[in-house]
Amino acid sequence: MPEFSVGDWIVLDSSGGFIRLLERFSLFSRKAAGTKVTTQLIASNIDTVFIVSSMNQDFNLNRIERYLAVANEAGVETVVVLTKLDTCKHPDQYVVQVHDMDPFLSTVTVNSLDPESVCKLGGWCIEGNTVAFLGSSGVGKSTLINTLLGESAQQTNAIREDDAKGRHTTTSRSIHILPSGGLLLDTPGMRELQLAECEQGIEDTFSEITELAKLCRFKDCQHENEPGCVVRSAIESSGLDERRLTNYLKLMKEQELNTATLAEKRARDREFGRHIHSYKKSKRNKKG
Ligand SMILES: Nc1nc2c(ncn2[C@@H]2O[C@H](COP(=O)(O)OP(=O)(O)OP(=O)(O)O)[C@@H](O)[C@H]2O)c(=O)[nH]1
Ligand SMILES: [Zn+2]
Repeated sequence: MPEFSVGDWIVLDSSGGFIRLLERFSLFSRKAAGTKVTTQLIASNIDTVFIVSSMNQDFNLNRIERYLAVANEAGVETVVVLTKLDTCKHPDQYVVQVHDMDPFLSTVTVNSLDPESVCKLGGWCIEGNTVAFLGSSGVGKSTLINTLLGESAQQTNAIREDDAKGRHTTTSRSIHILPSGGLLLDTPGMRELQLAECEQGIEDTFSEITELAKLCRFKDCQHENEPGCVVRSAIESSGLDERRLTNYLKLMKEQELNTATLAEKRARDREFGRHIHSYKKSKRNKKG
């Protein structure tokens, strides 16, 4: 039996027996540390990730870029959802910042409490599309999910309460079916994603830096004080945002460190395994 993840599609026979797991087209995973370092599956088959951020003092471009890197690594579509529109005096000021960061990124402003406002996300919440949420605590992910679910959220509860046998759990806690037929995926693991083995995702998120870096004189240019650094000169001459470069370098370093730590852990575990193996073997030999 394969290892399953939230979001997996499986084929069952007519009596509910497992036949096979359908190939995943996107996957969020985490390298789990423990006695055995393995990959922990978090969510699969997500089409779109809503990167949720509120338009107040919590708004942070660096954090949005971090979530973008994770989502891009998983190969999913991204939408920046800016919440708390009702309490924000100058929403444009936030939209412009996201737009300046990446003009191709879809950005939507909403009041998560208002169904009419949340309708703006309807284009992604359609049958055949699975949407997941990334964003720090308090930005309004749960509120957004409840508003998107609307009546059907209450209906689900009512059915459960009425059912003495408690068998009507058609939706799991992590997956919600929208009236439109779209799926919302909200698993706690998504909220604690760390940056490891995420180099490609970071490169995709900062593609303008990655492109410029190819032109630096040294292949391993760190874009600090090296001569012939095209990235540095772009900050001075063509308006590349220094914040972008700083965050790019920071996220790269973080993912390298985490990846290295994982590799070390794996090596240590392998070493430990070998010790145990040879210990057992020597014990067997003594007995024999
Ligand atoms: N005025 C206003 N309040 C909002 C909006 N979105 C969320 N809130 C409020 O912000 C608070 C936090 O919202 P949650 O939906 O619990 O946030 P969350 O992102 O799910 O937080 P975690 O569960 O900790 O990850 C709640 O009191 C919401 O009612 C919005 O668009 N406008
Ligand atoms: Zn350089």
